[in-house]
Amino acid sequence: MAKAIMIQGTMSNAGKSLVAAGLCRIFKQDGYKVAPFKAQNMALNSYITREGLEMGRAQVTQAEAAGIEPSVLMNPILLKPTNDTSSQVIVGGEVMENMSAKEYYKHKKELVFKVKEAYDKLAAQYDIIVLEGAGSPAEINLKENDIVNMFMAKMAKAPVLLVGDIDRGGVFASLVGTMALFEPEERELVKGIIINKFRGDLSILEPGLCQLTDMIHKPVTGVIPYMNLDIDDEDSLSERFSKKNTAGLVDLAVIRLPRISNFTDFNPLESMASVTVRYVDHAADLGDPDMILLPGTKNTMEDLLWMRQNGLEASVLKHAAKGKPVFGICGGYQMLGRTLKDPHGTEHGGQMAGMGLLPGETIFEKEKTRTRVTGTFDKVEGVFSGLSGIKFEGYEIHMGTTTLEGGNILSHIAEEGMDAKADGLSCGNIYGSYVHGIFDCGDVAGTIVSSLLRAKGISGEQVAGVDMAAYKERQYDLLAEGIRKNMDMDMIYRIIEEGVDYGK
Ligand SMILES: NC(=O)CC[C@H](N)C(=O)O
Repeated sequence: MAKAIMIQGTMSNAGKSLVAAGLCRIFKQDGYKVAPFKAQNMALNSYITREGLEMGRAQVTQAEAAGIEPSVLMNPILLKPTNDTSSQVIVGGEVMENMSAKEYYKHKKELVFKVKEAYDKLAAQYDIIVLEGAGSPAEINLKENDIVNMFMAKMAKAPVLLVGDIDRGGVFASLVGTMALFEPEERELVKGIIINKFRGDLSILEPGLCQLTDMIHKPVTGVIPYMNLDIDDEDSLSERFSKKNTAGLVDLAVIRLPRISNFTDFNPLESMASVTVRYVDHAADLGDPDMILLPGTKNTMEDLLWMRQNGLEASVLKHAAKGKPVFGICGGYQMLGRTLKDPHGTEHGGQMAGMGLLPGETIFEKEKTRTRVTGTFDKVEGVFSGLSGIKFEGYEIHMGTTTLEGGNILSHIAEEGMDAKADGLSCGNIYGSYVHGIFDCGDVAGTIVSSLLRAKGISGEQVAGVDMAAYKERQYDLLAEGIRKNMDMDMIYRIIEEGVDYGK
């Protein structure tokens, strides 16, 4: 049975996921078999495993850092908010149903069983499990239904490191306050404190750390500096959406839909030196990009309504009318079609017109499509004709199925061992595909950017895409290096070795 360590944070976005990913990397470098675990994620950024099961992206990143294949055991429950009151509940990688929070809590008993089963299976295979909590572990109104924070620490008998975010301010108050709200037995489980996202002079911080230790009687295991790394983070509070990029040669605008999903699709473009990717949620900020990208969304119809109301749909149509390219992925592709129908109320219910830029009709079904695919572009129209014949890989996650009503098929895709089927459309300079990760293969992003540069008359040369796998490996090493330098790793190993007394 594996030893365990758990990362909890005083609030969302304190940097738990990255600290956990960094520790996974360090343990791997030190020769341990390590795996990440988070009982429950609330996120719209998901991933399809080799077995065709769906899980949150944060544990995929951590698994990559740990050098292992992601498994749904690492994230047994995924909640994908469909609107403000309900979420699609995914258990063991498969859709259970859409539920409100109250309905969800009614299933707690069986969910606890699933969580325990997944954790035990995982722990049987590894030396160390790095667990991650969610949000704040001191939400006293929710504690009764907790299955992801202290509940999990107790189940796994995991010593807890509590992370505070100094960048957002109030770090001492949030640490002391969180400790005060714990039950005595929970307080016992906390074995160390991490101050995260520090910038400035450590000598000025140190007196505060001494006082903190006196107050809560827990050691500070590290002060981690603010690190400018390019690693997938959890979606809801992602800093990438507000990042002000310097202007690159190619300007890409991603419409920042309220229910945006799988925005990791755009990482390969974002990592190219000549490219600027901007996330836009106001028509006034759109400017005149070289291409508009419509991302995936958990609620295609509601997000299209949002664009219709705030003028972004009109801006996309104007951009398209000028002959400039628009590329939609999954929900973004569905929006570009003529009609959206939701007879079973899977998303918004009813029927509405799409943008009408591609000849397709989407119907939201009861069953989810969830597969990993390989594909080849057909004869592609317009500015991206250079994509024709290029191979790609990716995955599909959607409830909708789209019937093509003419136009040019974008590609053929196939699940392992299955026959190829048509996917997506290209019509003039409008493109749409169901495949997430379609830009990941070096040739695809490189060809898109070269085509855009050529269309602007800048260069006729082929720009190379970034090798995403090597790029990510380097980022994980830099993360591990930053953490190693600033955390007392001897103390961390001691904490892991000693474990906790709980339930003995
Ligand atoms: N990932 C997505 O963009 C999903 C699109 C849409 N909400 C569907 O389920 O069909």
